[in-house]
Amino acid sequence: MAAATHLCGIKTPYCFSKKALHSQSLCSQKRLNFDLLTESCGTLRVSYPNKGRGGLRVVCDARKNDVLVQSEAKCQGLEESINQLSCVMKFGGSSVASADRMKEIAELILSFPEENPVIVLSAMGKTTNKLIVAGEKAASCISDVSEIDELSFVKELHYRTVDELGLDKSLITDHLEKLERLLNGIAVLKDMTPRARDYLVSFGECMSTRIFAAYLNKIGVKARQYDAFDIGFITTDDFTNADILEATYPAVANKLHSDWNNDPAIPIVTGFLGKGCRTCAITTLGRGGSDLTATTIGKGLGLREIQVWKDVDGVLTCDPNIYPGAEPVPYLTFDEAAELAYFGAQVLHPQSMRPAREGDIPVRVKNSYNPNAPGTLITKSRDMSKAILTSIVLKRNVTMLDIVSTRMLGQFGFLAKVFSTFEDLGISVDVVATSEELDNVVEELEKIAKVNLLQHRSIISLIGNVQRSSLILEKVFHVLRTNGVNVQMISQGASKVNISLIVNDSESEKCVRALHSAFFETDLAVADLVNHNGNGNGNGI
Ligand SMILES: Nc1ncnc2c1ncn2[C@@H]1O[C@H](COP(=O)(O)OP(=O)(O)O)[C@@H](O)[C@H]1O
Ligand SMILES: N[C@@H](CC(=O)OP(=O)(O)O)C(=O)O
Repeated sequence: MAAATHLCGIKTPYCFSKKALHSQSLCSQKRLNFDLLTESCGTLRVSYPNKGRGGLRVVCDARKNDVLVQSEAKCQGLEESINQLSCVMKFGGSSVASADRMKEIAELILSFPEENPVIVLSAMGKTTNKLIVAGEKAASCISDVSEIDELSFVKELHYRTVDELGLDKSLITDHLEKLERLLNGIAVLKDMTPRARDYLVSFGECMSTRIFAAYLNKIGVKARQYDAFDIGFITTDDFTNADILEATYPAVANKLHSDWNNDPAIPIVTGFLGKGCRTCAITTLGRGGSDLTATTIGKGLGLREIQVWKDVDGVLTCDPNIYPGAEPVPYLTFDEAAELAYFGAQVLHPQSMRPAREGDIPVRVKNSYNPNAPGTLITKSRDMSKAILTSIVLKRNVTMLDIVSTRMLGQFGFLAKVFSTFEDLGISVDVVATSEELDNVVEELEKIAKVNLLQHRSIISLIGNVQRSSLILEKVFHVLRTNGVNVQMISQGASKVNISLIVNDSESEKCVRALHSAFFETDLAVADLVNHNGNGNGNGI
């Protein structure tokens, strides 16, 4: 294969012959001086002199005498691609829940020697929840915060982890002391403001990243810890649910690139955290926000891939807590994943797909407990020809407002007034509002309409190929009728990937299980595919 002419704009996987790789003409043409080090087990390692760790991994195909280059540079040319930061790997709370888990994660990272990853970590499992409860207890009527069980849990977990990893306690002592002082402050004020809550939970990510970076350094892998709020993660000042501002992308890219170029060390970045643009205080990106940190870094640095490592084999056909037999979904589009996350699938942060979609960077959802499982690959587009239903998502405890105009049917501007009421009160129509907010909405809307407030409802979202909506709905209604469930509202989004149904909370889990069985498990599901696609391959469901 004529490789040399294609070197600029190289795309993976890229093939060129072993002979060509050896040939001086290829190397000199691109001013590269490959130093072929070892050739074993079909993997030929190539180092790129003068640029430190890493290099280009090439895999030889002995049969074809070809070499598959597994590094990617979109347009910069091969030289620049070789040693730049290559991907993001985000590990969630369950992946870093203990010293043993941190050791496994370190091994996992090292099992990709061809990658120069940016690592994003969440707080150690359970830490965020414990910190929130500790704050709530401090704000109630505790006189001595050192008696709060959740504080003791957090201290014990982190000291034990440091100890088991053979690290120095001093690594986290300052943070744990500050944490206790903060809880004392909350106890004095008898109030935990959203701002104090964000500062409180930030201790989780600040400590997990320090511990992990220190462990990597201890085992001889150069790593550098970063607090996201110090490297350019600029957000709105919406504490507990802040939005990332555009200025974040260049700021984070500059900081991480320049540190890497000056002195390469694996960056270990706190997930979930940012800095408010006006207050300069620590903010958080909403629960599960480390996914968003990872995709923001992926876009900002223009990386090859974003990996989010979880405790499940990828995005599943439904929540495994509702139905343990849920299966991994091999491929999703950004639109499908965004819709799934927005409508409540805990596996991805609702906003996390936006940067990945904007930067067109593939996201891979993998299982850190089972790294060999293929996981889910999320990209801009996929073959939808066989797709019917991809995943079923449940959002519980939703309030439905039934609004009927008191004036003549079709009265001009009625809907505009309804939505401006929500806008004025700052309520997102798809998000569950607190009852206090709802009282205000109802009071306002009753000036122009008859309002019926229906609580304890669930949204079941069917993510899939809405081009096949008749087929999907035919089956849905058959299943629900068989189970004696009445659908109270149905909506088909313009997004073409989602059909939503509203049912009572009390019936919702039963519905999800029945729908899952009908679409993903039974012979009927396969028979439908055979009828509609002319083959029985279940992959497309
Ligand atoms: N459709 C789904 N696919 C996969 N996991 C799901 C789904 N719906 C809910 N979950 C839950 O999401 C969890 C993973 O998300 P999360 O706990 O936020 O991961 P992490 O903390 O590792 O980032 C799973 O353990 C699973 O219980
Ligand atoms: N620790 C934060 C942020 C986060 O993303 O966590 P996880 O990746 O474990 O869902 C939370 O619990 O919300």
